[in-house]
Amino acid sequence: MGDSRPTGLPLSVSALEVRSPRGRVLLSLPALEAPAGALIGIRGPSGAGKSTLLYALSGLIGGTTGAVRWGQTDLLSLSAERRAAFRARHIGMIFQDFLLFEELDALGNAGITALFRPRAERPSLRARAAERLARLGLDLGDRGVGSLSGGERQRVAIARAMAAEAPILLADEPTASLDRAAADRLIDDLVALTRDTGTTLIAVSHDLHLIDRMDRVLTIEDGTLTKDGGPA
Ligand SMILES: Nc1ncnc2c1ncn2[C@@H]1O[C@H](COP(=O)(O)OP(=O)(O)OP(=O)(O)O)[C@@H](O)[C@H]1O
Repeated sequence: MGDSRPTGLPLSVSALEVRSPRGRVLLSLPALEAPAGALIGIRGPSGAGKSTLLYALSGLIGGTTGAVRWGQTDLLSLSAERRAAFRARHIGMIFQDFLLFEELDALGNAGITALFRPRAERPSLRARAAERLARLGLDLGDRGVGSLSGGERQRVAIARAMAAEAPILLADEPTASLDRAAADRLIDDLVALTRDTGTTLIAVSHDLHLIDRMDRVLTIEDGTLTKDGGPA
């Protein structure tokens, strides 16, 4: 890791509100603080606003007011262009089928972040991407992603996010497409990687094997934070 790869960033959210295009409040979060390197799980019923929260924390959703500060940067105050640049540099996203490039093969997608990195960092990032794909049991590096199943595509997105070793990792149901053994391997890897690198991890999950490994678990119900505590 070069000195350009900072370790985790602290999160400070204030007066966050996300509204639908019709003005319905989908999420309301007056305040949330998390130190750099925290491992945070998010749980709650379907439709509660968990994915909406992750999208808001990545600055990827419209209709958002308030502040989402990662370190010194308030994502919501940035222009769309600067927000995208911040995201490319600092946030790894494990979202369902998020932005795979259909014209590239699985390995090309998993290592795509290399294009945004200084030349010297690229070979090691590509090697990490290949390693991650193999760990996830995806022996399909040269297959175009267009021909992969939904679960296989998600694994490509996981490999990409983990290989990037960004200081922030946001994950939406990262184990959903995996069988139990592969899910447990991924959880071990996620926890080891984030702890070793000081990455801040925020993961939405129904998987108790994952939730139990987090430092802190937030429960979101009906667009609000109803519980903030340990995994139990
Ligand atoms: N663009 C949108 N326009 C209107 N409503 C939306 C929009 N996006 C999400 N919603 C609504 O916001 C609410 C929260 O959705 P969200 O996907 O965040 O829930 P979730 O907790 O992640 O659910 P699940 O566990 O089922 O994925 C839902 O009622 C959903 O229908």
